Amino acid sequence: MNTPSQAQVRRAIAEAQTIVVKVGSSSLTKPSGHLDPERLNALVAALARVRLMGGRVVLVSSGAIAAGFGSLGFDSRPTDVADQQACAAVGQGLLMAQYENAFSQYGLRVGQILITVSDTIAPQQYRNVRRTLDRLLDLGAVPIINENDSLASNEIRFGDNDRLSALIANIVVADALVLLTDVDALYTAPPSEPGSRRISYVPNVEDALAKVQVGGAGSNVGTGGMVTKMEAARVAAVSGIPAVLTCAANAGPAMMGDPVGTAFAPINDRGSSRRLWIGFAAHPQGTLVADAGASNAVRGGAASLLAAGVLEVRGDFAAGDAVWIDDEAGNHLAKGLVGFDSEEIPQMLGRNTAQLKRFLGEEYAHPLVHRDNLVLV
Ligand SMILES: Nc1ncnc2c1ncn2[C@@H]1O[C@H](COP(=O)(O)OP(=O)(O)O)[C@@H](O)[C@H]1O
Ligand SMILES: N[C@@H](CCC(=O)OP(=O)(O)O)C(=O)O
Repeated sequence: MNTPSQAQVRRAIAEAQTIVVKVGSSSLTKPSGHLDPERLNALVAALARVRLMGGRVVLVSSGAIAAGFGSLGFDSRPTDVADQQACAAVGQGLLMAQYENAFSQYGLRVGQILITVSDTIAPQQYRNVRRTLDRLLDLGAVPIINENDSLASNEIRFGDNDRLSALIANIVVADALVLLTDVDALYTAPPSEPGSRRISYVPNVEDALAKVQVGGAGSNVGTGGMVTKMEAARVAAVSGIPAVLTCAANAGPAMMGDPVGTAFAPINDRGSSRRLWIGFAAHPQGTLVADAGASNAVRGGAASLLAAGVLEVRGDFAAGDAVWIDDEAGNHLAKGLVGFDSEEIPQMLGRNTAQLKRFLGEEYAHPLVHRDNLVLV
């Protein structure tokens, strides 16, 4: 794909039909652990404008913990997981009440969706998330998404909404991703460092990752800092989605395609959202070891993985789970969604389709991983 100019990327963002906007805690809350209604209302005004012009807007909003800790008597964002979960339970309600009120000024409805990591991994849940989001958008509502912090444990959580927003952009097949934070743009180094310069356009985020010095959160309430925002911009770019990063006060101009913040060009054409999801979100539960012929066929990009070309199955997984496809040397070739449970597979190995049908029955005469469910790594 040819690298687009900055003007082309900005225009694509301005013309986006479906847009995912992620806003960070520090843009919505005060350091005391309470909401900042003025700034939240200003953001909603910018989002409502896009929605009322016919755009489909999905908001990924942080801020539950940062909006809740003040009213529970904490002086600063707690570090204990149970305290964070309690603050999130309180803050999420306060956040949604404020969004509900602010969007209703424009005659718009909002719908809350709280997501855990497993919702983006298990195929059934992934389909549910997708269907609910699509229907909310079809009905003209603004979905507001956050991680379900009250139920997420430290071991299994996204932890930051930046990467979650890039996955959501894939799920809803967004045309643009807008990352709103407390700094006006990406800089060559953390803005507190003398000599750091603003970057207005990143044609290839993978190249930029090597050149830009990114640091952690800038506020006491933000998490992840620029590292996770760059990762979100990278996922968007390789998914074919243009992105812009700027401060929340610039939300309106950024969505209008004005030259604010940092624009990130897509570096691939759009893939199917299902494939992108397999590539980014699905955590492999096991491994299928392909022989030399099957490895070559998989590497070629257009072939399904047949039982005839598989030497070994490892791990304990169910049909529909993600698995690695490795070559004999142990290199990962691809990730795919497997069509059979792990205990069904050993009897299938080395058998061609006709033999599978004859010895095991019609229902086994299928690829272990269909090419539509497979992404090269
Ligand atoms: N290269 C960089 N360019 C811009 N900001 C950076 C950079 N490296 C680190 N940062 C820091 O990242 C912070 C934004 O991340 P974070 O605090 O997690 O915000 P949010 O709450 O919006 O997610 C900025 O305040 C800034 O201090
Ligand atoms: N889910 C958490 C926020 C996680 C997060 O990514 O925060 P931030 O870095 O402010 O975007 C919350 O609502 O408090």
